[in-house]
Amino acid sequence: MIKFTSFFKIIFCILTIVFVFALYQNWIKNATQHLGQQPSSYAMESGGDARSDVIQTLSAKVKEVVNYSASIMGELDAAKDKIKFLEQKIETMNQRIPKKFPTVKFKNYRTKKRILVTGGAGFVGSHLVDRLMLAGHEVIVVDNFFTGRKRNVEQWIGHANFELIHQDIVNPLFIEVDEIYHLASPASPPHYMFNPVKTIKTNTIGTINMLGLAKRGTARILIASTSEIYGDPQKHPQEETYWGYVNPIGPRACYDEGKRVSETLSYAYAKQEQVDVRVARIFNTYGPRMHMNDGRVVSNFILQALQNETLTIYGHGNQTRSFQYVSDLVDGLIALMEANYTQPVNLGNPNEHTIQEFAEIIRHLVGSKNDIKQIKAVEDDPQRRKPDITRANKYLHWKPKVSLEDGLQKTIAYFRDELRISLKGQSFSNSAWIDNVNDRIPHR
Ligand SMILES: O=c1ccn([C@@H]2O[C@H](COP(=O)(O)OP(=O)(O)O[C@H]3OC[C@@H](O)[C@H](O)[C@H]3O)[C@@H](O)[C@H]2O)c(=O)[nH]1
Repeated sequence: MIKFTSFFKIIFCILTIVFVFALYQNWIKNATQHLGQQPSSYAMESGGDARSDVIQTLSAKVKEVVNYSASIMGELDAAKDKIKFLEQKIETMNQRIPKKFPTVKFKNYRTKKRILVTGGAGFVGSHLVDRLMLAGHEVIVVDNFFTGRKRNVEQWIGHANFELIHQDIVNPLFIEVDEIYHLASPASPPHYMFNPVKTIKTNTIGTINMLGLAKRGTARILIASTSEIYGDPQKHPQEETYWGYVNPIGPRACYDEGKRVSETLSYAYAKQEQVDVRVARIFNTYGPRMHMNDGRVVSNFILQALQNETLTIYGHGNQTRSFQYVSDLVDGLIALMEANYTQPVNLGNPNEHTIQEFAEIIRHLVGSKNDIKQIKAVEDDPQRRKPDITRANKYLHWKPKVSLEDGLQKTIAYFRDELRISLKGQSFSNSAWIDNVNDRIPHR
């Protein structure tokens, strides 16, 4: 089938030929008339064959017209390419911008809250934002996009209940809200070690700014603390009354101590300024929307297994972790914010595995037969970690619901898609990135 543009080209060529022919006819006619009227003078002036002059001029004109048509054709081709490119762009944008927002619950002015989520475009933050938006609240996200991504919250951009502010919380923010979920901080070891001073500033100055905001607006504030405040724990499992065992000058200190100060600040503001605080000690969490370059064990192992690469264990692999799925954590954060309980609460899944076992589980679920190899251990790597969740159970009636297998299946499916997307565009080498991280984090 002839395409419209090819058809157009043919018509254009025919018209050009007809036009040239008509021009030629007209020229000959005029020239003959001219010759007929003044044959002798014309012949004398030209000093040669007048007809051949006319033909020469005519062929020059024809050349001009042909060149002109060729340049028009070139421009047409370029325009066609540009239209194709723009059509593809519109198609991609149409796929990414939802035609319709997810349905949110209706809340009246008494029950609807204005909620600020710092770090709301990050992995955990964006899942929390989804839940709060679906519940019908007004949500304001503040993120500096160091590890967060607009893509994580794009489903809400343009919604009347949603606002996205690009700001670093190290700089003060002046808004009025009812609740603050303060999640802003890099959480993956390679990310928080990347710029330790910045990590400390975020967790100290950033937390002071948020506590100040809570104080001025009498908002309730939930601080995202971490299992890392227990350091390399001497007590197992870790209950909230355990004070921890942290190296204050080690490579992890910027995060561990930063979060410890964050907790200290929260209770100082609670005591001195009557700020209504909640403190969640978050244990290892995984799930969709983790960054491809996250660098934590779940994303590293899954990406290695999916790309037929060797799974790399830092150290002997006997160190343990207990992994919770992100939706369980979000349930816990909301339950804690709503509860009438102000002491720190562990939020984690007590299902404990060695890292060696964990590598084998992931390899099995991905269905790969890659090797698992041990490389140098990282400095100050906590050797055992498992939350005691008695407190969360008692005061929040919370316990994790998602099994490791179900959670990992969902996460593997997510990373499979991410790989497909990234391989379509720009190539992504996780192994190269992991090598880079291995060089950056201090090994023993
Ligand atoms: O590729 C890898 C990555 C990590 N690991 C090991 O796997 C274990 C878990 O490491 P991760 O980097 O996932 O996370 P960590 O437990 O060290 O820190 C995490 O703790 C709890 C949270 O608050 C934070 O998200 C994060 O700091 C460590 O022993 C680490 O050495 C590997 O063996 N291979």
